[in-house]
Amino acid sequence: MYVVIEGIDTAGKSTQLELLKKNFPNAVFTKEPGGTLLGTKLRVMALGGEAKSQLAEMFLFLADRAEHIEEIIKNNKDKIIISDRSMISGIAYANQLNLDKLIELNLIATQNILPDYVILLELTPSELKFRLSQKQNDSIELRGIEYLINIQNRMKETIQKIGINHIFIDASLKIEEIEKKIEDFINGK
Ligand SMILES: Nc1ncnc2c1ncn2[C@@H]1O[C@H](COP(=O)(O)OP(=O)(O)OP(=O)(O)O)[C@@H](O)[C@H]1O
Ligand SMILES: Cc1cn([C@H]2C[C@H](O)[C@@H](COP(=O)(O)O)O2)c(=O)[nH]c1=O
Repeated sequence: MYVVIEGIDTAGKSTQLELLKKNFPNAVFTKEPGGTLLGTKLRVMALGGEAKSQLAEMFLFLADRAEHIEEIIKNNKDKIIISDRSMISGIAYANQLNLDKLIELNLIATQNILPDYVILLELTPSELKFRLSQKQNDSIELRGIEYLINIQNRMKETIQKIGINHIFIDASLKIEEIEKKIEDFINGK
């Protein structure tokens, strides 16, 4: 079972993943970008803001995704895999191409493998503004509130368009409330 936690920067993914590690001790935890050896190098390049071309940046993430599917997802298909981000981020953040083309490119990278379940943590603009103000921002976060809220809308649109089993959770709820909703969803309650 391949489960992904999605959400724009600061939505609370890492916070929930730490709790999931306690609640699902036998699961395989992974992430994009950077879940493989090659991916750690691609992550530094992609997030360092080195690429002048947005297309080049997108292909760095796609290369990371292709390696991640081959090395982590296919090799653990009999286990519960819980991933921090997935092709949903890949499609939503690469907003310079149309959705159909991006889905096609991402399905090439994933060898047509889709997540079984997607959990999207959804932020309001004001909560996003507050959370970004509390940390040092990387090159993508520096693009600002409007950019990231637009990405969040594209994430929702992508999940619905592909038709993956999903839950959208208000990221401003208490940490324990979100934890309970995620656990119930994964356990099919
Ligand atoms: N439910 C919550 N209510 C209030 N604050 C929260 C909640 N969940 C997480 N936070 C806080 O928001 C900040 C971002 O959380 P976290 O690092 O888990 O997000 P993230 O989605 O992993 O971010 P990124 O994608 O940027 O790595 C942290 O300071 C965290 O303590
Ligand atoms: C998978 C993926 C990610 N991104 C962006 C989203 C974030 O700004 C960073 C990843 O940082 P995190 O701390 O690991 O969440 O990269 C992207 O632009 N495209 C992608 O495909």
